[in-house]
Amino acid sequence: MFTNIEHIGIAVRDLAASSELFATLLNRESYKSEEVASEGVLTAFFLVNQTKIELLAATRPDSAIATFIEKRGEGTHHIAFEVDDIVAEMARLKEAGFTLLNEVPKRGADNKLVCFVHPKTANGVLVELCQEMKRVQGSTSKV
Ligand SMILES: CC[C@H](C(=O)O)C(=O)SCCNC(=O)CCNC(=O)[C@H](O)C(C)(C)COP(=O)(O)OP(=O)(O)OC[C@H]1O[C@@H](n2cnc3c(N)ncnc32)[C@H](O)[C@@H]1OP(=O)(O)O
Ligand SMILES: [Co+2]
Repeated sequence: MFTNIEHIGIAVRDLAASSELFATLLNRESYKSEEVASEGVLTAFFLVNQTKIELLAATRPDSAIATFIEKRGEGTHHIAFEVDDIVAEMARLKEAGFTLLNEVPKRGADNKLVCFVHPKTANGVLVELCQEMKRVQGSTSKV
């Protein structure tokens, strides 16, 4: 089930400058910055009540964020929804005809397992599914 808008992803060229801008805009500091090497991104997160803003800068020229900014400039990149069972939701969406961009959940930022839905099958919106990874005895285990 989709339970919450987990975050809104915003593609930026300069993470430090954009973090300063969003800290002023939101009147709060970013609560964490995290690199996701597999995606070639460096992120900064802000919390606004239960929803987060995820600023994303490219760490590699071949990352999805670099390609996005090259083609479309900076701006809103994706909407991430929190789900309670990412495997079940992926199967449901696939069955419903959505194109998934990864066949199995992959490790995202902020201790999540994630999956992306192709924007061409979601009304032009890049959708991300996120499920919190459970911690077992201090280590992170898959769901
Ligand atoms: C996981 C870490 C972190 C987290 O929250 O945990 C992240 O969120 S990482 C975020 C960055 N990673 C990703 O976005 C992975 C999924 N994205 C992709 O696989 C690609 O970006 C893809 C397939 C969406 C687009 O690939 P590419 O840009 O190479 O293809 P095209 O330029 O040909 O685009 C195809 C078609 O889609 C439209 N498009 C592309 N990006 C977006 C977007 N962000 N929102 C909406 N639409 C998008 C693009 O305009 C093309 O449409 P067309 O009508 O043909 O022009
Ligand atoms: Co995201």
